[in-house]
Amino acid sequence: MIGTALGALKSAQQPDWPDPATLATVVDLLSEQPPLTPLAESDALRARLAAAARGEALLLQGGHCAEEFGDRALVEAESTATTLRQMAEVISYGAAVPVVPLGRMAGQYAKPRSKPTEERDGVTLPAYRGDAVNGLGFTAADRAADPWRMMTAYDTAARTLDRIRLLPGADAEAEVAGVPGLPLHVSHEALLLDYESPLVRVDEATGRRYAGSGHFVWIGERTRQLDGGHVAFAAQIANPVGVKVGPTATADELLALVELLDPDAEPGRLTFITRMGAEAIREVLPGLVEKVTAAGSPALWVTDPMHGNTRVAPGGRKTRLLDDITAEIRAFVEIHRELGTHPGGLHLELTGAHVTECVGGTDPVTLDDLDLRYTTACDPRLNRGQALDLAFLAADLWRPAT
Ligand SMILES: O=C[C@H](O)[C@H](O)COP(=O)(O)O
Ligand SMILES: C=C(OP(=O)(O)O)C(=O)O
Repeated sequence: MIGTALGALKSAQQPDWPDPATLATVVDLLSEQPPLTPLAESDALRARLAAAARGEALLLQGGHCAEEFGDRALVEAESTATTLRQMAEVISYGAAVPVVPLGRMAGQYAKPRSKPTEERDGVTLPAYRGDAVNGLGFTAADRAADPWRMMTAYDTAARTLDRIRLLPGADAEAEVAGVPGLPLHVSHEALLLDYESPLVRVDEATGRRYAGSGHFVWIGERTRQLDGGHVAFAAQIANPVGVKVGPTATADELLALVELLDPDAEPGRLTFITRMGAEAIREVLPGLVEKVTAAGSPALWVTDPMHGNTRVAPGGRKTRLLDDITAEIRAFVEIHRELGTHPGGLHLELTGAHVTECVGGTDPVTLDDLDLRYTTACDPRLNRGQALDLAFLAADLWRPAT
């Protein structure tokens, strides 16, 4: 297999697969599949991200927290893709800058969790880790990790890509010209190494290895250990890669990540996705950006204003307030402007469906509304209206001063 040699490293957040023989069978099967995304398309995305890293474009990355299997999720992926495209148009027109839309989709089937187990009414079961690992239902059978789910993830990703490529407006040429097309490019967290490694493919012409699971993959806040399997995985592939950066990150850690993931300082290769929280961002981000930039790294910086701003609502549901989200986006833009660096874009959890998971917006969702349509499998997402609110805010914030 091509993407091996990670076995000796410690990799956080991996499932306890019950049966090594079944796992080996599935891993072998995955290694025989065609890549989900053509390798050359990852290079094309990398070139667009290079423009963003140079300050000539913005990245708009968005989609579900946790994609699910099944037909309902396929339909929702279409409306999410359409919403992302509409947001890209709003920002691109409003701020007069090319926008690179990048779906958080066709691969977002595995989730890192804060705790390995979940307790309800005195019953403790393994935590839900995404449809590629186990089921959301709260029974022992649902929560058992099943390697065959990785095959279903592959098939569902392929079907999702087919659907979003067929949507009207999915025109690669339009995007090349700087007018946002549909998010033809897709991304997800490269969390589940038993899925990612067997999907690595080699470009025969160049000998370079690529993740075949998506155009762009990122390493999460919980798995960015410098000596861990996830960083080693990302170091061996040529795709553009991201790393989530939370409030405890240090400049030395980021400089070490730059050394491991982008030793040749190539714009477009590495994106830092900062998720500090509205309270911590002003304290933490300036020092990180300053030191990494001073070291000569051309990394693209984008803000994820979702993951540092999760709150628990009175009824116990996880939620996020539009006020916190907008405060973090504003602070991100201001900090970069003060430093003379480029605020490179947004990373959002959103859906095209009219869910009630985040609070606020011009057609406001209130705390009392949360139970109405709370359908996420993990974290709260912006609904279509809230996502468009943020697109108009971004158009304002990124509009060049006249
Ligand atoms: O999406 C991110 C993480 O998987 C999620 O925030 C973890 O949520 P938890 O704290 O409920 O495990
Ligand atoms: C888990 C995620 O975020 P983070 O790693 O930033 O917590 C995510 O984006 O799904």
